[in-house]
Amino acid sequence: MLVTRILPFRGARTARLCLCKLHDSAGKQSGVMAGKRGALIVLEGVDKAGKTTQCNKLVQALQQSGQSVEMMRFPDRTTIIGQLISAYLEKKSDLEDHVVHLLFSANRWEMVPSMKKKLEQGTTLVVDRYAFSGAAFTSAKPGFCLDWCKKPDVGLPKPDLVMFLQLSPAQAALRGQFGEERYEIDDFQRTVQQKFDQLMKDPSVNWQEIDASQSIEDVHREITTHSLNTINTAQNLPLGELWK
Ligand SMILES: Nc1ncnc2c1ncn2[C@@H]1O[C@H](COP(=O)(O)OP(=O)(O)OP(=O)(O)O)[C@@H](O)[C@H]1O
Ligand SMILES: Cc1cn([C@H]2C[C@H](O)[C@@H](COP(=O)(O)O)O2)c(=O)[nH]c1=O
Repeated sequence: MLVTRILPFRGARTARLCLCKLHDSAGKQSGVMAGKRGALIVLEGVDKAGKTTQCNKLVQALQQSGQSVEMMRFPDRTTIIGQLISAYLEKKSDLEDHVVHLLFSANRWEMVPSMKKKLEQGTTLVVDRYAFSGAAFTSAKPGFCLDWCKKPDVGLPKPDLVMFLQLSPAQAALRGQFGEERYEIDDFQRTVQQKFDQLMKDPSVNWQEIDASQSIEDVHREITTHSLNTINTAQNLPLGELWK
């Protein structure tokens, strides 16, 4: 038997209603949420470009405007996989380069069920780094090509918007605490930037370049405008699959 019920969405200023088909008596999933979905918004850039600062400000601004929104970051260092990655980045352990690349990807895949659920429920996700960092950083290492590095992340939920915080590695290196973690080395960051430049040529991804050398408030204003536009357009579109 198909049951149809009206459920309120959480977090929205104006109570929104969602027609939701539930499970039939045999427990088989019989339909999907028919409400408006949240947007998947990603911030990328070289180390210290200002991603975390801007993710936090964006989440706060969207919450204040009545949106249901949550922040995520990759790597997510709280999981078992994330702890392996964190120890590697902090130079407390060594891992073979292919292995750590696959761990970064696994750290994204382990979050996919909860990401999809939140997006379906109408929550917008603001994500600090995603598969683009995965491909750019590993392919900056000798012996790795961009194509191979993208493969493990093919099929991840596709971001509706990827904002690339453009800041020269030289300027980024002057910002707080640069140099503490494994990849925070000038030459390496320059190669990472070149790999990001290659990734940004892909028209299947909705890239927006943001001048991250502006003041924190000016960057924030630009990012908020792009995000609000994307939230509006994404709500009626199906969630895509990355690099497919
Ligand atoms: N527009 C800006 N102008 C000047 N300083 C900034 C700007 N944005 C961020 N910062 C400062 O730069 C430093 C790095 O910022 P933040 O942690 O947001 O960068 P990030 O890109 O998330 O870094 P990471 O790559 O380490 O995750 C912080 O000290 C922050 O206050
Ligand atoms: C997601 C991801 C990240 N990296 C690199 C990029 C940074 O050097 C660190 C993460 O630092 P943060 O301050 O926690 O943002 O890891 C990577 O190599 N591969 C990835 O997939």
